[in-house]
Amino acid sequence: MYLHGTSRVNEKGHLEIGGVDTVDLVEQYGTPLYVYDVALIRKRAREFKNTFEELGIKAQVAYASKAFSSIAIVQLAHEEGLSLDVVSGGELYTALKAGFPPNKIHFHGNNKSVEEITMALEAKIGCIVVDNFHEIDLLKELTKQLSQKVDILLRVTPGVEAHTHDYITTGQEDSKFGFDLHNGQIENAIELVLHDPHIHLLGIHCHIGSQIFETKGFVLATEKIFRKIAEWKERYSFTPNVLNLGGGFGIRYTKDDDPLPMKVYVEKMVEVVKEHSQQLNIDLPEIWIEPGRSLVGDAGTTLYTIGSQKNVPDIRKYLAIDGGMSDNIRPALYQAKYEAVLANRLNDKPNETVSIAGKCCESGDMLIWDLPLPEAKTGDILAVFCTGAYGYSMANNYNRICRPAVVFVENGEAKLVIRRESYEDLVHLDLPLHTEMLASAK
Ligand SMILES: Cc1ncc(COP(=O)(O)O)c(C=O)c1O
Ligand SMILES: N[C@@H](CCCC[NH3+])C(=O)O
Repeated sequence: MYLHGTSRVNEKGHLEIGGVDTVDLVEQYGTPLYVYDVALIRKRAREFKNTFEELGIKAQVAYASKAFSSIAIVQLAHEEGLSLDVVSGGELYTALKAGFPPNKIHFHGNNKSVEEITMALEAKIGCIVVDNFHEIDLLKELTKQLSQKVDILLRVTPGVEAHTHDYITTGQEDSKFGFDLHNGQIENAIELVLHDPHIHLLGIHCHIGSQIFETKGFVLATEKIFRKIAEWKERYSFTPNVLNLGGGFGIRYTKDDDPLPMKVYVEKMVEVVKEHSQQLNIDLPEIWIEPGRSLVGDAGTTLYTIGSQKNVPDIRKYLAIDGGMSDNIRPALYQAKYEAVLANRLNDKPNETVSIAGKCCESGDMLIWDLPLPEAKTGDILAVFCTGAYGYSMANNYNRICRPAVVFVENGEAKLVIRRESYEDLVHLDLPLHTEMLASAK
C-alpha cells in the first residue's frame, strides 16, 4: 500500500488524511467524497517556487486551474504565492470571485469568445495567452474599443511529441493549439502584434502535453524556440521577456509510474534557458510554468461506498461503488489507472482480486480493473488515490447523478469547500413544458 502526503493508518486501522479519519469524513459528508490533503498541495507548490528561488531565477508558477477549479483551491493557490492559469470565462469568474489578484491571472484557450476576452480585459488580468489569428483580430478590435493595453504571450506548437496519451499531447505539429513554430505562422503572428499600440508582446508560450515523465520533450521544445528567437532577434529586434514552458509534469498514479522530482524539471528548464540566452547574448527571460496535475493530483483521494457485487465465476468479481465515470471520467477516457484500498480496513491484507464498477449505465464505466483487496462487504469504504487532478473538474451529471462534495483536510480539521450537488440542483436549469404538471418532489 502506497501512502503518501499526510495519509497514514490510524489506531483504528482507518485511512487518515490531514489528521482526519476518512471514516468520520464519510459519516459527516457521505460518499462519493473528494478529499484534498492541503499540506501536500502546499508542499508541491513550495517545491516549484523554492527551486526557482534557489536558482535565483525570476519566475511565475501558475496553477493550471483546469485540473481542479473552485473558489477554495484558487484561494489556496494565492496563499501559496502562485499565479493562476484559467482557460474559460468560468474559470476566470471563479478566480475573480475567489478574490485572486487579476494581475496574476493568465488566460488560455483556443477559442476565446468576445465575451471572455472582454471579461479578461475589463478585469485587467495579467496576460492573455494568444492561440490563433482569429484571437489576434478580436484582441486588436477589443483593446482599441476599450482603449486598453494588454500583455500577451503567443502560444507556439513546437512539433514535439510528448510521450503520453494521444489525447493529452498538445505540442505536436498536428494539434488544435497555438501557432506552428516552423511554417511561418508564428512570424505572421509576431508581425501582427509587434507594433500594435494596444498589445504588448511579453513573450512566448509552449505546452507540450500532460503526464510527462522525462525532461527530454521540454529541452527539445525550448531548443527549438531558441533557434527561432535567434531569428526573431535579427529580424524584428524582438526577444521574449517571458518564456512560459507550460505544465505537464507527470505524477505517480500507480506503482508503474516513476515520476521525476519536480525540482528536476525546473532545474533542467533553467539550465537550458540560461545556456541558450547566454549563447544569444540576450537577457535571461522570466521563466513561467503552469503545472496543474503535479500540484493537486496526488493530494486528492476519492471515497466511495461499496454497494452491489457480481461474481462471474472463473472470470471476474465486480464491486460496484456509488460513483464512477460521473465523478472520474479518466479511466473511460484515457484508460487511466488508479490504486485503491478499503479505507475502513487498512490492516486487512488483500486476499482477492476484484474490479471496481461505477454506477453509470455504461459497460465502460469501470474505475479500476483487477484490484487486489481484502474481501469487501457492502458498506465498506473504497479510497481511490491520486484523483485530485481532472477528477472533480471533469465530473458530470451523466445519468443525472449528483456531483460529489469536496473537503479540504489539514492539521486535523476538515472544511467543506464544495457541497454535494442535490437533485434540486440537477433540475434548476430546467424549464417545464407544462407548469401545471410540476410535482413538488423532494
Ligand atoms: C496550456 C496548458 N497549460 C497547463 C496545463 C496543465 O497541465 P498539467 O495538469 O499536466 O500540469 C495544460 C494541460 O495539459 C495545458 O493545456
Ligand atoms: N484532462 C487530462 C489532461 C488534459 C490536460 C489539459 N490540457 C487528464 O486527465 O489527464
